[in-house]
Amino acid sequence: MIPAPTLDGHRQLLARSLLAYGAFGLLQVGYRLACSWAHARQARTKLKETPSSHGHEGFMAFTLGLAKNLHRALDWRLEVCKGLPVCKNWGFPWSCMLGNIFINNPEGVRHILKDEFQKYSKAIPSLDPFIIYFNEFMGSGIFTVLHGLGSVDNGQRWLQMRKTSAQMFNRKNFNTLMQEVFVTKADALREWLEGFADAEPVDIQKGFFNFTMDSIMNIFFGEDVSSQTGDHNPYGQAFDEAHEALFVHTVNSLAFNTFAMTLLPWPFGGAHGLARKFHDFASPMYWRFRKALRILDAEAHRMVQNCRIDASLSQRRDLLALFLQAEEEHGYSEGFLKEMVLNLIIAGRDTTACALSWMFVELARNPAVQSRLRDEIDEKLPSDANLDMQTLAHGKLPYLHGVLYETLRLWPPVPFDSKMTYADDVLPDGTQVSKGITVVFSPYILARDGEERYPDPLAFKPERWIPFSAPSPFEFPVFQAGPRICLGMDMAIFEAKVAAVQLLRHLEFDLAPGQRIGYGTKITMNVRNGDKDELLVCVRRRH
Ligand code: HEM
Repeated sequence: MIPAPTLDGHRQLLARSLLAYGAFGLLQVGYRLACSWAHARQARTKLKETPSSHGHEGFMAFTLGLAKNLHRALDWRLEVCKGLPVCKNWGFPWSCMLGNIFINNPEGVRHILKDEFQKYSKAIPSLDPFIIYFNEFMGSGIFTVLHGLGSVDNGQRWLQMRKTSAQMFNRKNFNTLMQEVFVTKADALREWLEGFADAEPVDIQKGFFNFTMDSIMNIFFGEDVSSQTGDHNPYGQAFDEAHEALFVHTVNSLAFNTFAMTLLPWPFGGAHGLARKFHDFASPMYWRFRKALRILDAEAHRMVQNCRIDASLSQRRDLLALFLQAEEEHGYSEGFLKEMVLNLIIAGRDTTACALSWMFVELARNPAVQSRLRDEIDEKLPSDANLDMQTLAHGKLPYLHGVLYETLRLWPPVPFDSKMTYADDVLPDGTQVSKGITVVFSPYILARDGEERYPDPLAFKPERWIPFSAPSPFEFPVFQAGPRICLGMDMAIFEAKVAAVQLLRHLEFDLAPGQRIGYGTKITMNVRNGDKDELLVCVRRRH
């Protein structure tokens, strides 16, 4: 008979188990660090000849500099990378995390976005704490899914989604709906702003975010809401709530997640380890994020179900209805539809609202530009003229087109982009890039550090786009470039033009005095007034 273990026996067993786990943990973390150190060393050796950003030679120097200058991150980066076509920025000495290669020349941008497209894709969550949460929000939709060597299916899922959405975007009935909706919603925005005419300043940026959300709800879901007049829009509200909570939680968790992913053993460490799960569980911001995701999911479910049983489904022209009309042929699941629409909303809503906000910053700052644009609109577009892709084309309203392109050049809504390298590579200038390194480029910096491309680069000059010839997407990667170039570029340009025309036909705008205009630090660059996300303008009726 085996004797029952004593209390001492239990203690000894526990102590031995802890010791064994400690040894296992040390070995595992040691092995992880050794691999990561060897990788970082190899990558650094290859980059011996590549300059660091000005004044940031040592480890962490760049990261600490960035942390100090977060409120003006883009301009700080422009200063420290100025004149360097390629430079390196190191984070930790023992890993490539927080380090990157910064590409500031069109040939390099072309190389990663087009010529060697297969080697450069989105980051994988296990290596990037930010992507973990972003993917929880977006699922594996068109915006987040990997392509090329980074993907398990050689990019087939991405290609399939790209083709499907491109087909829908090219449908004639979808395009006519889009045009009608933008005009109607821009008119609602004008009416709302007229309520503030010759009165107190109004946050026009809020108006633009409502305008783009209301338009998208109609074009994508067939739901007619008017946030300007206070309509309840649970999907839109949950979307904003999820976005905000995602951002705050990610930033607050960065230090902890970097520590947990690097220095804790299984089952606590790693991107999907218990430490991160406990940390999320204890964070009220994470609960806010999850609650908003549940509402988004329930709302999307409701809209899909309503659309399915809608007796007039065959006449509907919104994106969801077009997908459901094609369902028999393609068999789209509800999950696929919900993810697809959510991805398109995140791609298209904030970006266009940011573009419009910056356009009105520039119009309000430059009264001569505003007045010349109004003259062009008055002269070329009588008040009963239709607003469509043809009447608003650059050949018909060149100054409007110039104002918009100049806004996008100086204030690109996505000012920064990064890709991860999935195979060793050599950039066109000879820089050797190791697999696993992050490469970064910035349309904001390319436009401002390019005297030869844009003389007097910091000045707002719509004339530089007249006569218009489309810029190379590698010099002007505002909508990205190559096979993953933005799918909604024409839609966004048209939407911004419609809103500008509808507002300027009736109203004049000045900046409200006393504001400290700057930019936010999210993925999309909104306008900030000091520490608030807002753009206050004084509105006047035209006589
Ligand atoms: C001024 C407005 C816009 C700007 C500046 C813009 C910019 C961009 C950029 C930079 C990307 C690449 C992101 C990345 O992969 O890292 C992108 C992708 C994308 N955009 Fe836009 N976008 C705008 C409006 C829109 C609109 C209105 C839509 C349509 C709803 C849209 C749909 C998409 C889609 C579907 C992708 C993913 C394409 C792919 O990965 O194959 N965008 N956009």
